[in-house]
Amino acid sequence: MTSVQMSVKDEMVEQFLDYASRGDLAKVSTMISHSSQLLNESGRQGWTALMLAARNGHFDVVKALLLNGCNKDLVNKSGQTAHDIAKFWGHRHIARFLSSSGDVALQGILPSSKSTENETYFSREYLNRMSDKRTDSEWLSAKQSSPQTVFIVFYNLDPFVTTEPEEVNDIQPKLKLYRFGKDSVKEVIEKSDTVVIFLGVEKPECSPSSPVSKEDGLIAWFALNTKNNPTESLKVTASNSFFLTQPMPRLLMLNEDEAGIVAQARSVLAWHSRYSFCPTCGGKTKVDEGGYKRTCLTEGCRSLQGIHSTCYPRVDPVVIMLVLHPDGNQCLLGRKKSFPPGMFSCLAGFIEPGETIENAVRREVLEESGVAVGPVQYVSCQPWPMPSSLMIGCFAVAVSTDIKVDENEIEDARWFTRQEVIDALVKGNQAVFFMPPTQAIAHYLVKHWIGINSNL
Ligand SMILES: NC(=O)C1=CN([C@@H]2O[C@H](COP(=O)(O)OP(=O)(O)OC[C@H]3O[C@@H](n4cnc5c(N)ncnc54)[C@H](O)[C@@H]3O)[C@@H](O)[C@H]2O)C=CC1
Ligand SMILES: [Mg+2]
Ligand SMILES: [Mg+2]
Ligand SMILES: [Mg+2]
Ligand SMILES: [Zn+2]
Repeated sequence: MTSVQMSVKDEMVEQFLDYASRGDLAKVSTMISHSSQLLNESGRQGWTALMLAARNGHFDVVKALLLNGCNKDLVNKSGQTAHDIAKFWGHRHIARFLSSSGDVALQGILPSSKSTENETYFSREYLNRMSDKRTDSEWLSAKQSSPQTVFIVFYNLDPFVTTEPEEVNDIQPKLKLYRFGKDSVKEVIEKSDTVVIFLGVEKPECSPSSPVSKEDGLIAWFALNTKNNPTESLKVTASNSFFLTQPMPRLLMLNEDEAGIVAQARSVLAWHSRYSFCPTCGGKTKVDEGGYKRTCLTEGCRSLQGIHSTCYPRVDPVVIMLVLHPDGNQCLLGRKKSFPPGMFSCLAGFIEPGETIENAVRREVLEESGVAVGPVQYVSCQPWPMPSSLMIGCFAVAVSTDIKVDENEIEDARWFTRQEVIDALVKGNQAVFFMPPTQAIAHYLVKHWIGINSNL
C-alpha cells in the first residue's frame, strides 16, 4: 500500500472513530454501509468505535455497531474491552447490554429464538425409515409379499389419491393417499420401468387400530413410480380416486401425516426418474438398498470404488428468509413474475457449493433486492418435494434499506409494515397483498415474526 492510500484510510478511520465518540448515529451508519471493514478498526491506544461509543454513553451507536457485526471482545492497549470501559464510566445499561449474549444486540428486531423444533407442512415423520433394513433384501422381499404391507403409487411422480366420500363436494376437499395392498400393484411392480422404494414402517403409536403383521409386527410402506399409465392394472375399488396432477398447489391438500410421506417418496422417486444413468460414466445402473442407492453396472466405473454421492438420492438446500428492517417494524417481501397477481413472499435462493447458510442468505438478498443483510438467525426448515429441496427458513436483519430489484430473478420487492402483514394474514386476498398458503414456510416465517401462533 502506498503512503497516500495509507493516509486516506487512516483519515477515514479517524473520522469514523470521531463520529462514534460523539454519538453521531447517522454518520456512523452511513460509513459502515460504505465500508464494513471500519467496524473493528482502532485508533490511538487501540480504541475502537465501540469502545469510544461505550465510553461516552452512546447506547444507539453501540447497538448499531453490534447489529452490524462488530467484535465486542477486542481489547485496547490497557487490556480493556468495550464492556470494561462502559462499566468503569458508569454506563450500566450499556455494560449490561455488552455483557449479554450477541443475540441481545438484535433484541426488538429478531423475535426470541425458541429451542423447540417447529413443525412445517411436509416435515412430519409418520413412518420410521428403518434405514438398517434397506440392505436386508430378504426382509424387504418378505415385506413386499406381506398382505399387511401398504403400497402407494405414483404415475410420473403424481400420487394416486382419493377423497373422503362426504368431502367430494367440498370446494377444497382433503385428499388421502390411496393405500394399495400387494395384489393390486402386482402387475405394475412387474413392469420394467417401475421403481419401487422402501419408505419405512408404521410407528406403533401411528397405527393403533391397524392389523399387526404376523412376522415381526411391523407394517411396511413402499412407494412405486411408473412412466406408463397404470390405472387399468391397478384394481381400483373407489370411484373417487385419481392421479393428482399439478403438484403445486394440489400436493398441499394432504393431511400432515401423508404430506410427510409424500415429501420422502416423491423426492426419492424424482431422483430415480432424473438419474437413470450413472452420472460418472453414463452407463446403466440398478436400484439397490430399498431404492436408496443406484449402482453402476459398468465394470471398472469409478463410482464403484469407495463411496460416491452420485449413487445416493440428492437434496438441494435452499435458503428462504424474512428480511427485517433495522427499525424492527417492516419486512421485505418480493414477487416472481410467475406468482399469482398480488402475492408476495419471502426471498429465496439455492445455496451454492462452498457456501454457508448465512452467506447464502446475504448473497441472495443482495442479488435479488440490493438490500445488505447483517445478522442471520435460523428459524425452521421444510422439505419441499418439487423435486427435492430443503427450504432453510431464516430471519435476517437488514443493514441497508434501499431496494434495487434484479429483474431477471424477481419482479418486485417492497418493505411491508407489520400492520400490512397482519392485514394480509387476517384478511387474505382482501388486503394490499396476499401471502403464500399456510403450508408454505414463507407463510410460517411471517406468522412467526408477527408472533401469531403458527398453527392458527
Ligand atoms: N416453500 C416456500 O415457501 C417457497 C419455496 N420456494 C422454492 O425455493 C426454490 C429456490 O428459489 P429460487 O428463487 O427459484 O432460487 P434462486 O433465487 O437461486 O434462483 C433460481 C435460479 O437459480 C439457478 N439454480 C441454481 N441452483 C439450482 C438448483 N439446484 N435447481 C434449480 N435451479 C438452480 C437457476 O438458474 C434458477 O433459475 C424454488 O424451487 C422455489 O420453488 C420459493 C419461495 C417460497
Ligand atoms: Mg436468486
Ligand atoms: Mg430467488
Ligand atoms: Mg440463486
Ligand atoms: Zn458408472
